[in-house]
Amino acid sequence: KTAGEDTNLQPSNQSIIAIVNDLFGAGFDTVTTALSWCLMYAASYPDMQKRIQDELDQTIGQERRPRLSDRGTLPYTEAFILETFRHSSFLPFTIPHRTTKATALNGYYIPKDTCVFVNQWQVNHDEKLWQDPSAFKPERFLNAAGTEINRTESDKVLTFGLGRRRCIGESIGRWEVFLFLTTLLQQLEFRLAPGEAVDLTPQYGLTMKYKKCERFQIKRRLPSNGSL
Ligand code: HEM
Repeated sequence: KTAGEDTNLQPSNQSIIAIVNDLFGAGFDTVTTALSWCLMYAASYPDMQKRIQDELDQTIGQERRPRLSDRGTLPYTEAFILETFRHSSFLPFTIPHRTTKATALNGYYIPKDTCVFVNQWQVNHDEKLWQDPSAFKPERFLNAAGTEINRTESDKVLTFGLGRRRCIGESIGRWEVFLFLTTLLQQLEFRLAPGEAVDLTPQYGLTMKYKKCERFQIKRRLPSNGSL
């Protein structure tokens, strides 16, 4: 609230319902689509899935579940998630916005009331920014020793929009993807089912899904301890 406005003003029930609807609407399909791409890449590149599982076994072990505080200790897993965001670019465009006044950006004049949005897919596949952008290579985000994320590279990935209206759920979204993916891959191995016709072509939409994969073959990695 700016000075002078009533800071104790209670939002109406209708506003609260609309806000909660927005949060669920914006936070559900995004996170589930991100996870389904993560699992698809993990099943399509078994060597990468194995490397994540080795990292999980060595860092967390098999006795306890992954926690949010483990996130900074799993560089390959983090690099894999970043490469999933970049390569799939499953949210190809940001939400459309409208200029409230005439403005200039990078030498371009943009009149008032123009619809503007960011083409995230283009930025994530720009040959001037990325080496071999069509290849799925989590290592591009790691230092030479493979022990740390290269922040200059990771900051180039565009997934949550830009500027004042960028995603407000970015932190929780990243945490959710990390926690679900590590929990699943610690316990389970995902494979493409033999003879399964898979087509990773993204289907255009607000969030893009891959075109075809009916099922994965899933195997338990660890002996059951009854808590899964
Ligand atoms: C991997 C998960 C997610 C991705 C990739 C994602 C991506 C985005 C993108 C690209 C935008 C549009 C930004 C723009 O127009 O510049 C956005 C907006 C938004 N997101 Fe997310 N999001 C994710 C998760 C979430 C979660 C978990 C929540 C809520 C808990 C959330 C709430 C919102 C809201 C409320 C907006 C509208 C913000 C505004 O207009 O000011 N998002 N998100």
